[in-house]
Amino acid sequence: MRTLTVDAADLAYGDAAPVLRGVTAEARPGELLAVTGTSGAGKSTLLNAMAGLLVPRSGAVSVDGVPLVNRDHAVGLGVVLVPQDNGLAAILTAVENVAVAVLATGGTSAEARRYSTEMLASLGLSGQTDQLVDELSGGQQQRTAIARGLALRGAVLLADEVTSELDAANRQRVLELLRGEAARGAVVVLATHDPEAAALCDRELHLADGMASWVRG
Ligand SMILES: Nc1ncnc2c1ncn2[C@@H]1O[C@H](COP(=O)(O)OP(=O)(O)OP(=O)(O)O)[C@@H](O)[C@H]1O
Repeated sequence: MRTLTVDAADLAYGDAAPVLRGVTAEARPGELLAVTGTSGAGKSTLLNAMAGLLVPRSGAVSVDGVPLVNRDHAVGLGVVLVPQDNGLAAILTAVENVAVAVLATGGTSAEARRYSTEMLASLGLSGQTDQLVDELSGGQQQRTAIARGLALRGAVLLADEVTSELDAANRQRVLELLRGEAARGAVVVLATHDPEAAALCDRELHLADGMASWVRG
């Protein structure tokens, strides 16, 4: 069980002015944390920093007190990111996308087979396992990316707008699965501009005007 901490972090791209200033927040094992804000407020920027993809200009993002230095370091600490653009390999099938990710993070081929089949089934994609990503609908692709994230059984799961293309039933299913991840002790962070999804989370960190503040914390 790990804790994710953002400590006085200024998050910026290149030499540009920071997108977010002085962000301080903690995401605890067992809870769902919503990161909310309007389009462009910096939700993906914050999740990218939590994933080790963007190193803060000042301050730090740490897992159990260890500051993240890059994405590989974060992966080694069990930080899983489901990116907003899905990040799926278009030339692979749904099941291959999940299995390859399990293998790449040290899983055995038996685990890769089992987890990928189980997770795709839990997202209602048993009939799509052998379809190429390009042959899936937008919502099916989004669910495949979630299946891949869940199959990695991370200590931290960062989910960036993962319900944006889903109907109500699938959105509910995904939120229940994220709740299940928290129940097994993971830190779960959900970036969303969906107020109903945010309301189902335990706490909410709202981004506006380059600052983060607790709506419910
Ligand atoms: N790679 C990048 N290089 C430079 N600026 C960037 C980059 N990525 C994002 N930005 C800028 O950072 C700001 C915040 O973007 P971000 O994607 O974090 O917002 P968001 O809240 O996730 O938005 P949305 O809800 O539309 O996905 C925007 O002004 C955007 O132009």
